[in-house]
Amino acid sequence: MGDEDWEAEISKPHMSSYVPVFEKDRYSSGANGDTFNRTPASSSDMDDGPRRDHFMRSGFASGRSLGNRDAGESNKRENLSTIGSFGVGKGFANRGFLNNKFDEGDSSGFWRESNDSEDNQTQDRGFSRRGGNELEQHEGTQRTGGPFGSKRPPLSGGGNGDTYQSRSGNGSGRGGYKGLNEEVVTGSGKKSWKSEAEGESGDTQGPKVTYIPPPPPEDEDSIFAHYQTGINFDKYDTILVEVSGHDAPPAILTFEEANLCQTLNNNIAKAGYTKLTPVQKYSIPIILAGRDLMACAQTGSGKTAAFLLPILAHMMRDGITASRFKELQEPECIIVAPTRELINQIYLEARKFSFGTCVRAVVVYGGTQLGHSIRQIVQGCNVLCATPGRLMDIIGKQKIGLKQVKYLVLDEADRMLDMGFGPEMKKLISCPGMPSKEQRQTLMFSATFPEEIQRLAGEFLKSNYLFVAVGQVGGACRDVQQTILQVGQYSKREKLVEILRNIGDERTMVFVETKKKADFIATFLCQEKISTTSIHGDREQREREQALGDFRSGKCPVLVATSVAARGLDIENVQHVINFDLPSAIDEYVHRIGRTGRCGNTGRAVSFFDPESDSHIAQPLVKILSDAQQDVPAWLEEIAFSTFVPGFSGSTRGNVFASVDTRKGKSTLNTTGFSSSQTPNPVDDESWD
Ligand SMILES: Nc1ncnc2c1ncn2[C@@H]1O[C@H](COP(=O)(O)OP(=O)(O)OP(=O)(O)O)[C@@H](O)[C@H]1O
Repeated sequence: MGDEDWEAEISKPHMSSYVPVFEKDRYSSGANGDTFNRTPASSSDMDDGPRRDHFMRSGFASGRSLGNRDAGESNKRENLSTIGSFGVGKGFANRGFLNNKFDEGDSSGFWRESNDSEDNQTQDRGFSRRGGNELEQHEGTQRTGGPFGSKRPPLSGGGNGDTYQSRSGNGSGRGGYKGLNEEVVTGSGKKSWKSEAEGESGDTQGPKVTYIPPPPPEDEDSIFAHYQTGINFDKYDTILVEVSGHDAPPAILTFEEANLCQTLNNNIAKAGYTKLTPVQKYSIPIILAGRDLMACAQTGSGKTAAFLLPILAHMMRDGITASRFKELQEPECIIVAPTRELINQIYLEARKFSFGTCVRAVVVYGGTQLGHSIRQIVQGCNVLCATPGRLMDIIGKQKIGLKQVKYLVLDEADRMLDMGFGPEMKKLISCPGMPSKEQRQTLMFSATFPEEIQRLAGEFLKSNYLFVAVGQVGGACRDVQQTILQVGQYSKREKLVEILRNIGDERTMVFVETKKKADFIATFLCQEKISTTSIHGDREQREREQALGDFRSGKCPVLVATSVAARGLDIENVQHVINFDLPSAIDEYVHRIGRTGRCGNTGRAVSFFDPESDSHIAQPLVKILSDAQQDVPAWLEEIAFSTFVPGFSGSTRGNVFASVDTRKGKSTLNTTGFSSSQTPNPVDDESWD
């Protein structure tokens, strides 16, 4: 395909005449007669990373359009791809390129990106043939100008004139903040931690971070703004709850029974909470009784308030001293979460519930100016909400003393304890001054808790901790209608556009596997006149927050995201989640689809299943679907039964899921740390922190 053909390709996508309708039966197993062909390509067709690279650079930077595919082109591309030289003659999405696009000069930068942890997966799926020398070579080139740097003009968005522009072309491939309190991916693909302090003192990791997030609105209406619970909110009461461990206090049935102080009760009322959710019914009395807790409840079911309310109640009862300016602050509570946007959200909840009290909550996270974080803290800090890297940096700078910590909360605890963040969490609990687990109260919350992680959690929790399981541990929220479509890699964009056109303006999150694909798909959708923004770890923090703001406000009803947005984010009116790429881990799937169907509202999730790359997830996916009483396509079952997944045994959840408190089973506690069998989170994104 000649270069000039690209433009036409973008503006005239090959759309199928089929217009999808969001009805369960229409999406199941192709029952509607719609055919979703398996990609007939050989395994080299999965080798889409470089094709994406190519597309992103030559397609957009040079104003060429997305190409549609044909078998002939595919074959040619495949032949080229077997040459083994990445970047040679490959384009995105099976379009096929006859000539070497990479000799155009700028190699743009996807080479270095693919070394990021998020892309490690992609490497598994096709980057593996890339030669180290090439990688180095292109890495070097990339740092001097990203693909979305000065070469590529902003692309027009949808009809409203939005623009989509990833990275702000600051010359840093990492969007300008990398190196500060961020994970640095080593050559082996393993993450290590880079001291933010080091970064800010001008080391080689990147330019100084200057971003100061705007303060949240201070008016009461904004503080207490909330969305309505949905029609299924009352159905929460029918979910079975299991509490394990000794001497669990009884659940409470109403907020009044919690006997909270008047100010807290007022705040609860202003937040629109009239009725407890199950995880709140059980967790609040447990925390009020001073017990350690591991709680697992479905996405969107109110876990944040389940820990915040009793902690604040304790603080009020203990007669907490009003926060005041001090160079060294000694917070009573530390809350950690894996992503910046999530910790900010938790902070806003803490601020809401502590409104009118002397408790001061503060949030600090990576990607923002360290000095700003410190200034927030020194003004007074009772509840510190932090991402792990920034927290460790602040502790290192001796702005935070840990002696007074009575409550340590790990939200998304399974993520906080996996190989990405686990070592950092271990460092935290062994920091000088941090009260031992016997002296503090440790609380862990998530919608998923793999067995292996539960065992690791023992190191953080008192041995008599209580385990609350609301419904099935690791199960998907039943308010989300799940549909799995068999869509080959090269039909995905078409299908996505079809679905989005049918959805109209309803808010939709589209998950993809890599940062560069997020850019690519977002740009592509903008070309299709679908107002889209994106969030991923290569965007500057300012851009991430802007993107989230535009999505929340409805300005951009489509948010293309990597796994950085999979957990915890509570955004009103997200009616659809589309897994353009399925994640490698089923837990990740559960979290992603949990961005919709929250708080008793209903939502829909559609996932593109490409048999070439997603077979490994077929078994756990079937299990998740059937547990949530969703239709399971026959073809998916077939794939599931014909695929061997180590550690997964169809009827029981093996070690992929934990259906119970692992202390009940025969599993032994591993106190030595991270066992060899523990798998790293395969969706290890990028700049989680
Ligand atoms: N008792 C309640 N009554 C009304 N709304 C509630 C109640 N509890 C929580 N909510 C609201 O429900 C939404 C989801 O809560 P939250 O974000 O805490 O869920 P979560 O369980 O932490 O989800 P995730 O697993 O995705 O992190 C929020 O908007 C929250 O304000």
